[in-house]
Amino acid sequence: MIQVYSEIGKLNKVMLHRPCNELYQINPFNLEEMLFEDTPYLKDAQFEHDSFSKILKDNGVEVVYLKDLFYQAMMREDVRRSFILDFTELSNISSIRLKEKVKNHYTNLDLNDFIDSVFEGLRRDNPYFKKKDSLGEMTYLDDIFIVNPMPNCYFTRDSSVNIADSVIISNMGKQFRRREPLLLKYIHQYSDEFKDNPTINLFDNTLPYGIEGGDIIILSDKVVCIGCTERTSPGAIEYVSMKLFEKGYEAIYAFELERGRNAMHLDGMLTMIDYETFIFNPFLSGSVNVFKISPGREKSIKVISVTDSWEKVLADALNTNAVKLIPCGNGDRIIGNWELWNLGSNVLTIKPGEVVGYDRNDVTLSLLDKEGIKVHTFSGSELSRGRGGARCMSMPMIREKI
Ligand SMILES: NC(=[NH2+])NCCC[C@H](N)C(=O)O
Repeated sequence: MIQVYSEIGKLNKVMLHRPCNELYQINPFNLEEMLFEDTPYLKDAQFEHDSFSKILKDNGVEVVYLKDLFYQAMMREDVRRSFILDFTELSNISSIRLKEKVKNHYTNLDLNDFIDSVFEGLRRDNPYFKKKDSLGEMTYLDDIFIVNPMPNCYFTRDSSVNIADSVIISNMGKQFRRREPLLLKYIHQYSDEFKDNPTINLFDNTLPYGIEGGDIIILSDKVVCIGCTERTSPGAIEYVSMKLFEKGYEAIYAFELERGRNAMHLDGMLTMIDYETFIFNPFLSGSVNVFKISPGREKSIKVISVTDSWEKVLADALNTNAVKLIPCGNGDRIIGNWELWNLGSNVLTIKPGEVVGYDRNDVTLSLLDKEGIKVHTFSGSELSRGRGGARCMSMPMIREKI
């Protein structure tokens, strides 16, 4: 069951992915394509991730792991066969015969090894590919992988978005993450969690428009903000808006951010932490075009440009007089950008006024403290090397309604 009608309602259930050996497949000479800033040390990354998970459990949140749900979804052989077809199709394997060989290899692996291999990728030096009998195996020998690993899976926020009682299965903007949503598609149909009542996907994944969960902020059961970014396109926002209007949503606010890694997702720039309180990137407000999308006649949509400040936009969206925006790093040009870079504005709200985040963002944390926000912290030295924080590393499944 999915029940997510806000960013702040008490979090009862969440999906995480504990990083595994896929982090050891990060190639230091290929960080940009793999979307990492540096090479995390797996043991410490797992320790940090376990501390994150423990905070959640200690605070009454049920934690489920993406890998377990995926395992359940792959137990049926016919489902696994169909996944293997879809997955190899999307994996950019360099030849037809090599793709066939990869499919055979996956089909013959036992379930645990198969699951690990999906996350870790397949290297050319894998013994199964020792005898080179396809052109694909004899060429491009400087490629390390036949099938790339998926080191970004621990950012469970991005590959899907649970919203209301449904899900948006993402279309990832970056090639390296393109296959992650496929796991979620199968999870929402075939895992024990969902097989009796598969979740409805509000997106059409055949559309050529990118959309990622980090760009979606569920302000209330009536209003959603969506970042229009390098990863989430206007076309996807239009499509999702129409779907949400059918579900009774009344307005979608599109925040157009600079397209690039600086403003990767909206959730690195703005996070809701209490009924009327947000952490935000003070260097952006004012320079961002905001558009209000509302239902038009006969299933069409209306779009107007909104020139107000973020304070005013968010207050209107929440139908209140004023909201409080806490500037990440107190707006200092160095500290502010340092803490934004280290995900100071990317905390996970576990109930109104109570959040979980990295311990490294001292200035933002002390501002939160002054505002009476309760903060639980964990170390993120290794995890932050992937440029994501507690919000990016979690996908809420059930929040209490507020
Ligand atoms: N929702 C987020 N802010 N996610 C951060 C994702 C970081 C990941 N390395 C990427 O570049 O895709």
